[in-house]
Amino acid sequence: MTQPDPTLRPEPIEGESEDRALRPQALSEFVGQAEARANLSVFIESARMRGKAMDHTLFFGPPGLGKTTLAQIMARELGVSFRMTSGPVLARAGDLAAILTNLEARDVLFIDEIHRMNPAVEEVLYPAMEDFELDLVIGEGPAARTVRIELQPFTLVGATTRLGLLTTPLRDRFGIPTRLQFYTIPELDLIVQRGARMLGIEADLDGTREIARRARGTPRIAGRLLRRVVDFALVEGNGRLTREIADSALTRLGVDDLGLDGADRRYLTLMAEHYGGGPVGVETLSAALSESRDAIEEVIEPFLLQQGLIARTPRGRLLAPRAWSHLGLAAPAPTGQQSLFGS
Ligand SMILES: Nc1ncnc2c1ncn2[C@@H]1O[C@H](COP(=O)(O)OP(=O)(O)OP(=O)(O)O)[C@@H](O)[C@H]1O
Ligand SMILES: [Mg+2]
Repeated sequence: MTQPDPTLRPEPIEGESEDRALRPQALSEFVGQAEARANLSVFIESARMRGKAMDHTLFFGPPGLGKTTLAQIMARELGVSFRMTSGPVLARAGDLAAILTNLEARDVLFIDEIHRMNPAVEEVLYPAMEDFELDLVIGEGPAARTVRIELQPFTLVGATTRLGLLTTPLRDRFGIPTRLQFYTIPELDLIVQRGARMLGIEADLDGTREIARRARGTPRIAGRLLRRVVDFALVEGNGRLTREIADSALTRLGVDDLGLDGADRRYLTLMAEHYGGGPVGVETLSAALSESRDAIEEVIEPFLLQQGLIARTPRGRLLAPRAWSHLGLAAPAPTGQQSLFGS
């Protein structure tokens, strides 16, 4: 298996502070993910009634859908402290042990990018999650001995963009695995409208709808596009967020009618023009696009799959008819492979 690129940071730094300001603070303010939200509210309420730590929860799904936001909301609604770290940051078992021994009863410990935890650190986590115990090895060589430390009961919240990279023992220790889905356009519209209100900008309904339609199913992208459209509305318009301003700003930002950005289109165009629509292996695409395999699998492909623009097969990726027409190209004559799409 190839090592993940350590510089790959799905969380963009640009606009982080405004991002935080737009972040919903309570489950009731959180738009979308209806099923996850309904379940979580029951589990939170039950944990509160019993006065116990809530069960360990794993959020998985593409970047920017609200994993970190939901983890913070959980801690707030449980009325406990929120401690945050991430898989790559926990280099040694002692780093995790130090955090675990400092937790208070029922606290939420959030581990982002939990699929990128070092195996030695992960082993410390197993007994901690299961029995709230820590087995620490003190000393080295023949003098080494194990000491057992009791921990306060806590809730581990893990987040990952790649469920498949989690080891089975780790995955099995989460009582509440929760998949986050891409948002619908009406849900994103509510998020954009709320964002516009918080930025103090007057917005037309078809203006916010245009941003929602082109936000790639992702609240983080909706927030980022909103801020850019507001820039254009203030500088080049009369300060009002209209559909015309949104459309021209998004087009200038390289966001097309389906919400695809330059990287998405490069991917689709490469498949069409160089590989006749596939099947193409992900390693080949990675080399040809100079994108890491992780970026392709975590960031680019999930939305293209969800939109029915590509399909994944054991032999590689295939371009769907919808992608050919989106690119304005004629699909090649149907073959056995293409019949996968039904026509
Ligand atoms: N349901 C929502 N309603 C409103 N805003 C949201 C919602 N979900 C996410 N956001 C916004 O999108 C931004 C990204 O969310 P968040 O950081 O929680 O995503 P993530 O799933 O943790 O992403 P990553 O995988 O990159 O860590 C947040 O700053 C927040 O403002
Ligand atoms: Mg996050």
